Parts: sequence; structure tokens; C-alpha cells
Amino acid sequence: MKFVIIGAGAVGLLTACLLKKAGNEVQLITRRQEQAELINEQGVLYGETQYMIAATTDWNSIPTEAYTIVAVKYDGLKNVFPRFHHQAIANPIIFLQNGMLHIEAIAKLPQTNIAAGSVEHGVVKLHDNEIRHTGHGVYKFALLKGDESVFKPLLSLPGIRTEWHTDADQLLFRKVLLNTLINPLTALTGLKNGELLTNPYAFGLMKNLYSELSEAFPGMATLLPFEEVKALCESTANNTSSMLADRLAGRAMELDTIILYTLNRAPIELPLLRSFYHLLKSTEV
Ligand SMILES: NC(=O)C1=CN([C@@H]2O[C@H](COP(=O)(O)OP(=O)(O)OC[C@H]3O[C@@H](n4cnc5c(N)ncnc54)[C@H](OP(=O)(O)O)[C@@H]3O)[C@@H](O)[C@H]2O)C=CC1
Ligand SMILES: CC(C)(CO)C(=O)C(=O)O
Repeated sequence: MKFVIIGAGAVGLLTACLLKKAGNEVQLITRRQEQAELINEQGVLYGETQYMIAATTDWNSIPTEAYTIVAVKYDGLKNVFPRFHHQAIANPIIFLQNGMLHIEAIAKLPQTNIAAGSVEHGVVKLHDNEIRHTGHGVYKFALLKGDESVFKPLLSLPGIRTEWHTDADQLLFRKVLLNTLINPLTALTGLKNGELLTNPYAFGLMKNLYSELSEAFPGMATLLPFEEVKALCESTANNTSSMLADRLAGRAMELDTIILYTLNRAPIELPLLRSFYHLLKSTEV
């Protein structure tokens, strides 16, 4: 199968390497020319292996039949969405962002077949062509529009754990809740995901936040049992969450698409989460 990945960050590079390892034809679309040149010259370094993957900044090189995976952050979508109105029109598209603020805009895109994915891996970008896979997990997909059979081949990619979900809102909101419970706490404390379980103060805050969310969302215990939050912290124990990675790098954090989205979706006020939001927002002013 052919895949094009837009965004050669932590998740984009990991996905490219896993797909290449599984025997697929893979191409990366970078934002910066120098990153494309580095990847073309030196490949992508993942573990002990160097993956030679073609990289370009040119969207015209996207083959019509390629699955096009969007792995930029929420903030990067403002430059990607306008392009999709003119390019990759016939391609099946898969969006991998955390958060949900972008979902409404996706419905307005001209592409017929669009899916969303929830990534439960931990991965850190060390250099423009090097990643560290800090937590092995699963890619979960659901249909946003079109024909789900178009995406079903994604469920039999050798060596890549994937699941298909029938309810996109449930799948994505569950991930929003996971990120709401993990990411702000890591970004505020500087702790790795696994340390949220071993640091008693951070763990206490996570439990309190879970209780606050459970009051707002009565289906919480079924949609996301606390054990599953702990399991994700464990499976990605050595990961620097994407929000902490952004904070450390001085980049905009995905605060609105994750935390503000949760605050706005809750039918009641969430004082603890609101405080986390304001504390993190205050660092970006
Ligand atoms: N890291 C993780 O462990 C996980 C992350 N996620 C989610 O996955 C998404 C991606 O995160 P992550 O990979 O960590 O983020 P990164 O910041 O590592 O990567 C984002 C990449 O997108 C690129 N980009 C931005 N705009 C464009 C554009 N217009 N065209 C092409 N490329 C562009 C950036 O390029 P440049 O460097 O030039 O700015 C950067 O390489 C986020 O929504 C995150 O929340 C989900 C699960 C785990
Ligand atoms: C899966 C997890 C929590 C991994 O850190 C993530 O989604 C992120 O960092 O944004």
C-alpha cells in the first residue's frame, strides 16, 4: 500500500517507520526543506535501524491512491486545511491529532473518505530525523465521513496494532479525556507519564481530576475506567507527553483543543481542570 504522511514530527516519523517496516511505500511531507533534505540523505533513525524514506515539501507529489495521514499538531492544521481544498482531493485522509476542536472543520473538506485516528503510543522526536519510541501501543481508527471499507486495509498492517471503532465521537472523546488527565499534569510538573503514578502528589491530583470529570460526564466509568488511565501511563511510562515536549521546546501547547474542549463540553464547571488550564495558559502569554 502507499502512504503519505504530512508532518515529520514524533508521531509522523514513528508512523512512517512502522509503515515502512511493514513493507509499504511511504513518503513524508515536511514543512521545512532542510528537514526533507536531511531525511533524504540520512534516513530516519528509529532504534538501531535507519529507514530510508522519501521526503519532500511538495504536495503535488502525493500519489492519488495513497492513504494520506495528517500528523501535524492542532496548530499546524490551519496551514494544512486550506491546501486540502485544492490538493489530495481523491485521497483517503486520516487525521491523527489529539483533541477535538478540528473535527467540525474536517466535515467541510472536499475529500470523500476521511477517518480519524487515536494514537496510544509514546514517542519523542530527538532530532529532525530521529525518534525514540517510548511506549508501544495501538492506533485506533473511526470513520468521520465516507466509506469505512476504504480504511479497512489499515487493520491488517503487519507488526502494527490497530483497531476499528464504530463511534468516532466516543473514540476521540475518550482520547481527549486521557490527554486531559495526563498531559496538563505532565506539562505543569515536568514529570514523565509513568511518574504521574509514582509521585504521590501528582497521583493525588490525577485522582481528584478523574473524580471531577466523572461528576461532569456520568458515562466516564464505562468510557474510560481509571484503570485504563493508569495503564496508558504505565505503557508510556518513559514518555515526555506531547504537551510537556511542547512546553520544554517553547512551542504552543495543545491547550484549547484538549483542555478547553473538555471544559466547554462539561455541563458543569470543573474548577480543578480550569486551574490547570489557566496555569498553563499563563505560561504562553
Ligand atoms: N508525541 C506523542 O507521544 C503523541 C502525540 N500525539 C498527538 O499527535 C499529534 C502530533 O504530535 P507530535 O508528533 O508529538 O508533534 P511534533 O511537534 O513532534 O510534530 C508536528 C510536526 O508537524 C510539522 N508541521 C507543522 N505544520 C506543517 C505543515 N504545514 N506541513 C508539514 N508539516 C507540518 C512540524 O514541522 P516543523 O518541525 O517544521 O514545525 C512537526 O514536524 C499531536 O496532536 C499530538 O497531541 C498523540 C499521541 C502520542
Ligand atoms: C498517549 C500520550 C499520553 C503519550 O504521552 C499522548 O497522547 C501525548 O503525549 O499526547
